[in-house]
Amino acid sequence: MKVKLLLLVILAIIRICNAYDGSEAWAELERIEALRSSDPTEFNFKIARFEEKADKLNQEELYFLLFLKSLKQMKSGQLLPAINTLEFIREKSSVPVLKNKSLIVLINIYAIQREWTKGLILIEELFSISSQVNNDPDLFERGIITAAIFYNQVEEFNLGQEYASRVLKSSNSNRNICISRTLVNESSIYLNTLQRTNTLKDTINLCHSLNEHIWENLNNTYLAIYLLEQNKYGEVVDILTRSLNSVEKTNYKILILEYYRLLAEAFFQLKDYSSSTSFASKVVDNTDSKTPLKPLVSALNVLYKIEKIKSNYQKSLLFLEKYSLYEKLYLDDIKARNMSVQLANHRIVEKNSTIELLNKENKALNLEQSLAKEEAQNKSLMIIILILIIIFTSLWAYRTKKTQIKLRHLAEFDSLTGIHNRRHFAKKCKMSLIHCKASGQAVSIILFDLDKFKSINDSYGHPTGDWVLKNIPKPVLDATRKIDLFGRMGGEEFAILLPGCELEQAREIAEGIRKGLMQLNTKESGFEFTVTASFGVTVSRISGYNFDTLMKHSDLALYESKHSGRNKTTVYSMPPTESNDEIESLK
Ligand SMILES: Nc1nc2c(ncn2[C@@H]2O[C@H](COP(=O)(O)OP(=O)(O)OP(=O)(O)O)[C@@H](O)[C@H]2O)c(=O)[nH]1
Repeated sequence: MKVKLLLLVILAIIRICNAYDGSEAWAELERIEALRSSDPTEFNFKIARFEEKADKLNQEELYFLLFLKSLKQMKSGQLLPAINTLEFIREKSSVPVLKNKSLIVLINIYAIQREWTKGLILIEELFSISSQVNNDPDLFERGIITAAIFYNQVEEFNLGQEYASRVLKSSNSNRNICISRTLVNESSIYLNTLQRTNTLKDTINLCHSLNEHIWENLNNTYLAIYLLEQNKYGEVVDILTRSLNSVEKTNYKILILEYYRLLAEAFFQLKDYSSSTSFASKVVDNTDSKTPLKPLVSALNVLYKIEKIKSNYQKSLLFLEKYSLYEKLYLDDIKARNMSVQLANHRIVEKNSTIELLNKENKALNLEQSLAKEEAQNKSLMIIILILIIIFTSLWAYRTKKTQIKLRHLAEFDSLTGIHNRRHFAKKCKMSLIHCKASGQAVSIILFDLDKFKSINDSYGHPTGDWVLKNIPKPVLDATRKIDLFGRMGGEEFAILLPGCELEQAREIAEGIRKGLMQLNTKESGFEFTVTASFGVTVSRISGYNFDTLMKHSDLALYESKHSGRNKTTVYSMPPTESNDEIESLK
């Protein structure tokens, strides 16, 4: 049974594993994913090929394919369909790796869309499941880096720096180190905590050696900002113009605009207004709804100052107006980011407190349930105890009753023959006599005594005598009626009370018993001999309803039987007073 269960568990585990990361299809999807930056054409081609066999994929593999499609959509600028797909995977997938990847891409899209609140909330979610991808350090670090980028974008530079530093402490990936150092540098520049330019230069060299040119050049912009503050305008121009060509080739507009605006600023300070105007104009021309406002504001400011210097007041005023307008928009955007952070924090706190509340409610519910369970257990225990008490009481009552019955039996019946003993027989007879007297019924009594019983004992032993005594009831009960009372008076003497029985019938019964006793087969005792008894009979018509008198008269008749040769029945007849006295004296 246990082995069967173990096999089932193993099978279930194998099936779950096959459901995603162990399968061939999953591995192939991972290979396609790796192509997304290095070979976008092959990436798109392979996705299309894979879609043809979508009906053979299991659910999680299908979600992975959808994820790759969303990357493709994102690259082609179809952000809304990409968001819908990723949100679907985020909700439905039960594979942490896939959920994590979807969240990372979603956060990036929300950053592009300036949906700061949504992005921040997803960061919280990403962190809550990040421990489940611990075994994939690169993905784990990418999650933290995504958060750091996002925090720098909403100008929460302290948080950005904290998360990027966290990656730096543990990462073994040079690429992740290049990115994290860049993020730390960015936050240091805006927090004014950068100590030395070497920090920036080291990062530039590292990213350069890894061919991570976007990250390398982002560091160039931070170095330029730093040098601008140091009034080292010539150096700024040198550094930026050296790499401008390669930056322009990246098509990464955010970086390109930052380059232009910094060059415009540096040339302005160097009083090369022509170059400055050229770069500032490039910023203005290339700015659109998706690019940040900061380079535009900076470029408009430069243009305004140049036109003013050139005494082109009309143009200068025009740039000033534009500058004021975009500066306001930029400040509003910063305010919006701050508000988003606060809102997201508020929502997270609210969510956490709701969870806490739910947990508390859950705890209360659990407590209630365990109390109810305990109560039910107590009730069951009480019922069991009650049942046990009832069983033991019943058992005790039954045993007491049994003992009572036994004791009563011992007190009322003769242990050897099983019939009434003398005392109980007398009691029963007295009750019967009262009833018969009241109802005017005749009552007869038979008294008999075994003949020469002593010689049986003497000849065959006491046990044989006992055997005879034990066998007396059968012939008696055969000859009497159910209502008749039978008792052992002591030794080998027995009596029978016959309610509603006249003398003649009683005599006949006595004769029946006598003959029955003679028929007793004594072979069973081990000896062969004849059992006889002498009988005395009287009736209430002659002796009255007094038990003692009836016994006395039947005894006299019995005595007569013994006296006249034994093994006979004598009916008591009222003798003349003298004869009576004579019999008494004989006794
Ligand atoms: N085995 C046995 N013997 C008993 C029991 N009770 C009394 N006896 C014996 O019964 C005998 C009665 O003897 P007796 O009174 O002399 O009378 P009997 O020998 O029957 O002679 P008759 O009555 O004159 O015929 C005695 O020997 C008693 O010991 C008993 O329970 N078991």
